[in-house]
Amino acid sequence: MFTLHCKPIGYRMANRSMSRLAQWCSRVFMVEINEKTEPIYFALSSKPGARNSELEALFGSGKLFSVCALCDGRVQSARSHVHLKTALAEKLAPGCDLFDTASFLPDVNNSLIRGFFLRDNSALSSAERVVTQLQQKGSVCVFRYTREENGHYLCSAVTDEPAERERIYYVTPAPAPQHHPSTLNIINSDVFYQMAEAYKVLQECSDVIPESKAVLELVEEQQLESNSSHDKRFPVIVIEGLDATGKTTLTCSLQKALGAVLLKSPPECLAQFRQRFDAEPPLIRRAFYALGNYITAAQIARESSHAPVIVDRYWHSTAAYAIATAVSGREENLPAVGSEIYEWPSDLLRPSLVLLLSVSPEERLRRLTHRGLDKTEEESQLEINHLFRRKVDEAYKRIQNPACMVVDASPSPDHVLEQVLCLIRNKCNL
Ligand SMILES: Nc1ncnc2c1ncn2[C@@H]1O[C@H](COP(=O)(O)OP(=O)(O)OP(=O)(O)O)[C@@H](O)[C@H]1O
Ligand SMILES: Nc1ccn([C@H]2C[C@H](O)[C@@H](COP(=O)(O)O)O2)c(=O)n1
Repeated sequence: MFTLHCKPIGYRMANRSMSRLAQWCSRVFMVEINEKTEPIYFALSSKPGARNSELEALFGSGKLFSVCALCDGRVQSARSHVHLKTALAEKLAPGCDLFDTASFLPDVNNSLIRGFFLRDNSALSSAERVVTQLQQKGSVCVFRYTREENGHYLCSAVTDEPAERERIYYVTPAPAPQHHPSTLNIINSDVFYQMAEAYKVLQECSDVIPESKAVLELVEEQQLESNSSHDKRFPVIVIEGLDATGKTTLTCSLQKALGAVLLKSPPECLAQFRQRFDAEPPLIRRAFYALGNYITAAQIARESSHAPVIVDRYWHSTAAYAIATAVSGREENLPAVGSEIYEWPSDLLRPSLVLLLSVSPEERLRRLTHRGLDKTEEESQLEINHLFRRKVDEAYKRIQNPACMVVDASPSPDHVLEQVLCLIRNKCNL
């Protein structure tokens, strides 16, 4: 388990002067060159450290900067990070490399601050102008890295304060932490374990995203209407899986075969808001989907009092996609099996059975192509990003209480239906 330390360090730092480089010295920096290679870790120190070939390869000979958006609230920080990325991608000249970076306290939950690392080999050396312009416009923190003649790298803050500008630290190699840094902020930023936590996020955004209010009203309405004394008279069966694994086909057949009620998450009443929230950073997007599950839960509680209920996607999808997106790099970086991150939310209605439809990547691609529908950005990413698909699949399988049962969904629709009906009869006495 992680050390539980939930102080929002990023926001506390933001409240002080942006450029106090000394505040960053207890932190480790991670630069991710690409998804397939190991990140490079370094720290800042008042004394020079050993030289290291990885750092030399990263820093090279170009002009180097690290940049991050620091704002007071988490909603503002999340949105500013996205705006900063867009601005950098638009303004930097060809010849500039832009890498994702983050700083963190090793193995301390909620300590991750995301940012960017710039390596400027462009003919016009435009990066410095671009980052100082962005800094002047808003809450952007910028560090510059330079190389001494003896090969050591130095870090200083880009700031108007002369005393602060002269403060210089050595860049020293740092070991990889036990837990991948991208797992540190998952709880209550990517995955929510109580309705109140997701609710708070949408409340915090209601000024900038007016649709949040309508979503919160729907959540409240459904909670009031729901029958809280759910006595589980009829089973609740959730069908999960990556897109195009056959969930729609199977859930419709199950509905007919069992005389069941068919529900889905996100529920129909949120369909009009989905595109809006899909365009927002993970904190907001994931809170929206989390609330969708609570609306569906209220519907399940009502409907299962008179018929079996089939649900097309539920919390397994919300958590698995959120975790796979938050955790950068390879599958090995996912939180370990048994981590609290895979635990079902304490206040969310638990289904009787969760079935995960599984097909080979080739068959999925064949079905996607055959269907020829528009795909969301995340779906297209699944197709092209093998690493992402493997992380979603693995996260699905690590979720506990209830865990999912994997069903081979590659045979014909009739065969899959037969197989699933058999499972339901065995497990749910239907
Ligand atoms: N068992 C099967 N064998 C072959 N093709 C199938 C099977 N089940 C579904 N299909 C086809 O695969 C495509 C995707 O199926 P479906 O829409 O049911 O998947 P889905 O999991 O609901 O996708 P999404 O999550 O993107 O909505 C459709 O064209 C469907 O006809
Ligand atoms: N309960 C749910 C349902 C869906 N999502 C997210 C995860 C993906 O981004 C996308 C997949 O849904 P589809 O396009 O197949 O309708 O929606 C979620 O987080 N929680």
